[in-house]
Amino acid sequence: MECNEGKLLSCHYYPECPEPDLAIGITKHTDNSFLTIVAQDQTGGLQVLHKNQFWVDVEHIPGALVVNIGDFLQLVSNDKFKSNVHRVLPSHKPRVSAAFFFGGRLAPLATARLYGPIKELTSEKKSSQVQRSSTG
Ligand SMILES: O=C(O)CCC(=O)C(=O)O
Ligand SMILES: [Fe+2]
Repeated sequence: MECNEGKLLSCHYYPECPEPDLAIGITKHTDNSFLTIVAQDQTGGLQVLHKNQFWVDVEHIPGALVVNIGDFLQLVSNDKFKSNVHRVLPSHKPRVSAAFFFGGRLAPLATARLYGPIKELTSEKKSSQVQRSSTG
């Protein structure tokens, strides 16, 4: 389903910030990928929103990579896997990270494909809910 055809490596450099309390590194967002793999240095600052209530630090573990579920996986899994909201806080120390996005094929709008939940991952209960809501 072309979920690894659009690949993008995004390398981030966050300069040291004299007043981290007054700034933001990357504002809260979800990734529009299928999966994102992130390598971060030991500075810290990456946070994930837990239960839509509070931010949890994603600590640096030497040799470990962070894997984020993206919007595309949420869509095709019919919400079984949730795209996580995350952000990056600035720090007094500079920070480096590399995010590798796996997404669908990049195509001009006219030739772009429409995607929806994979039938095999759609439970009967859930599809009947969808049916009910679509018929009002
Ligand atoms: O710098 C990070 O750790 C995360 C970057 C990020 O969330 C993104 O590029 O979408
Ligand atoms: Fe992100």
